[in-house]
Amino acid sequence: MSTRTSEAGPAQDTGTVVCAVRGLTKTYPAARGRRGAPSAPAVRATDDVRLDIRRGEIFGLLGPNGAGKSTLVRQLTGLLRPDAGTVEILGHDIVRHPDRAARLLAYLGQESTALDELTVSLAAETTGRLRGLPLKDARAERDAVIEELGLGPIAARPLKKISGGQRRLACFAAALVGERPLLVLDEPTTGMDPVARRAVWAAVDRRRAERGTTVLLVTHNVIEAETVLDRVAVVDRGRVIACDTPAGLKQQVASEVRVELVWREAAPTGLAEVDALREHAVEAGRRWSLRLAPDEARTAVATLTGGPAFDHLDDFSLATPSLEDVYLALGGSRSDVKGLVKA
Ligand SMILES: Nc1ncnc2c1ncn2[C@@H]1O[C@H](COP(=O)(O)OP(=O)(O)OP(=O)(O)O)[C@@H](O)[C@H]1O
Repeated sequence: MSTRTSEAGPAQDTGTVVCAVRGLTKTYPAARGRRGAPSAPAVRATDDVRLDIRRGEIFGLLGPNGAGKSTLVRQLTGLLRPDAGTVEILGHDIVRHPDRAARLLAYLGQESTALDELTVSLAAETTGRLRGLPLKDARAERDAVIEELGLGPIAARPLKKISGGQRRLACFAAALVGERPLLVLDEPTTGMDPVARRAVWAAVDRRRAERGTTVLLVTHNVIEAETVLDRVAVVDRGRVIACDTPAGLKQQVASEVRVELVWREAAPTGLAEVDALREHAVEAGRRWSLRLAPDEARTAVATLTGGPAFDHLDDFSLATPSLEDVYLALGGSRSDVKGLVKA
């Protein structure tokens, strides 16, 4: 699944907002330390968060440990009451009526011990029954999802007796039974091998394409985020510090290209084109690293490879910024990113 196909996904309807969040704020109170243990200060885990997630979109929350992603998701899913702000999912006020969330969304949290005693097959069937499916339908959906995710060989085994990655996939399977229009997935592919990951993203994409399912995904994995997400909100210290498509974020934050030059021996200083680059270069032995605007990088490489400097070059590379570069840049200079919030 590529970002491009995701962005142009047929089921994505830019007009319909499935989940609207306004001013969402939550402070965990300070805890007094007992018996000489240090006390913990109050933590503002979400701070005036505003988001609009649209129908058929795969929307990501990206941010470092402790940024407030899980707290935000737990408020969206009706599991945690915010101090202030509103959450509206498909027209329902989830802060006032948290009980309605279960009918509107499927939530796969980080911990899923509740199903541990059940077999893979029974976990899927039970979830369907809890969501109100008649037995026959719950079983039919169970069988379909087990087949779809390749869980057949372990379907009869209890969750507590399969591997971590298999358990994650089984819980994901259960979350899909008794379809909901919004899927909220907190780090769904943690611990999974590439085959299982691919099965998860294929299942997500299929539901989005066929049914317009909307997906809210919490992730640390910037590389995965880059390939599967339509839009991403970068969360840091409880605030959304940037929100855009992965491509848009990359464009806005890291408009430079990294040029790496490795000389055969010493750099051929004295050549005008080499001397001109030297002032931008970070030198480490035979290696020069430069951050240049795309046009400058293209010109530099063309000049170096088309002239006498070429004979002195051992290797060179041009790298476009990744979402990881953006993520690091955002985390490193919070004051630079205020203008990035688009949603
Ligand atoms: N029950 C709690 N009581 C007090 N503080 C909490 C509680 N849960 C989380 N926090 C604090 O709130 C902040 C946000 O935590 P949260 O779990 O939402 O972050 P996260 O982005 O999901 O992190 P991770 O990526 O590690 O899962 C952190 O500083 C955390 O220590």
